Amino acid sequence: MYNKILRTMASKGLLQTEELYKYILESSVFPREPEPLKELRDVTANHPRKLMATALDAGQIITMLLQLVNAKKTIEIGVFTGYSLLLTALSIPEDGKITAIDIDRDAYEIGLPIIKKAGVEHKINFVESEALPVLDQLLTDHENEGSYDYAFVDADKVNYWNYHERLLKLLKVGGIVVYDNTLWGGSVAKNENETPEFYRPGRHLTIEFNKQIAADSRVQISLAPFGDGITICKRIISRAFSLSSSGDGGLGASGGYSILLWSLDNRKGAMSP
Ligand SMILES: C[S@@+](CC[C@H](N)C(=O)[O-])C[C@H]1O[C@@H](n2cnc3c(N)ncnc32)[C@H](O)[C@@H]1O
Ligand SMILES: O=c1cc(-c2ccc(O)c(O)c2)oc2c(O)c(O)ccc12
Repeated sequence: MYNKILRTMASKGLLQTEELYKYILESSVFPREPEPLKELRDVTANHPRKLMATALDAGQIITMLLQLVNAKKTIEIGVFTGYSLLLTALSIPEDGKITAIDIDRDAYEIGLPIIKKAGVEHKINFVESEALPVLDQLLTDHENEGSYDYAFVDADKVNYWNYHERLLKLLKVGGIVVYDNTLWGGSVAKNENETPEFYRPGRHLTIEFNKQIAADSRVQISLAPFGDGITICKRIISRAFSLSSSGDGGLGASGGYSILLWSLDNRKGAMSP
């Protein structure tokens, strides 16, 4: 079942027609895909979960975002064999750095020879660990607060909001974090009983995360149907902490407090242009 779902996603993405997704890939993605990324896909081809790799059309827009924000100090959560990691390493400057976190070193070592051959290994600090403690460790050094240009999150969906709270402290105002799989195979727009059993936990987690992100006034957002859905978030205000458990857009008990703080943010000109 799992591989059937992944094969479906790989064959038609979210566009629900294989022909259209094939057109996008063949007309504008494959012709521009850097050779090292093609090679990394080839060495990943025999992995049983090869279809977990970041989708090529998502990779293409992510590459553009990295270059638009001139990303230099970055984080990746969820490396697998390194497709998104390699495209990040190819997109940042020679002295750019990526803290790349994954619990699975074996998968990373499948892509590592290609990363080395591409001459970008020096930009990568691979950390074999659960991601949360690594983010908490980074936050113990106040130099890291507000210093990251970009983060990419493509791992355990149950922790996306936990990652978000920490990444908003690590990202600079104007910095960007991209979350992968935020349309979860299109299941977020379907009833639970229309969703295959395997997909249901991810569907629920993703719907909740999307609600929280949409309510979070600390970020400007765009939920875009590239690959399996990516949510692009730009940190726009200096206040890094959330005002309520459901993000700070809600007008619950802290509603008045939210408005007060928001107006203070505004008055101080903390809103980025
Ligand atoms: C969808 S794959 C990442 C795909 C990758 N971005 C690429 O382009 O190939 C998800 C990865 O998240 C890792 N992962 C899952 N839970 C994690 C956690 N709590 N901390 C760190 N990594 C985790 C898995 O080991 C897996 O390699
Ligand atoms: O079915 C998938 C499952 C996962 C996934 C989620 C949490 C984890 O802890 C993990 O290790 C993998 O991620 C995917 C993905 O990122 C894709 O682009 C396409 C499909 C999937």
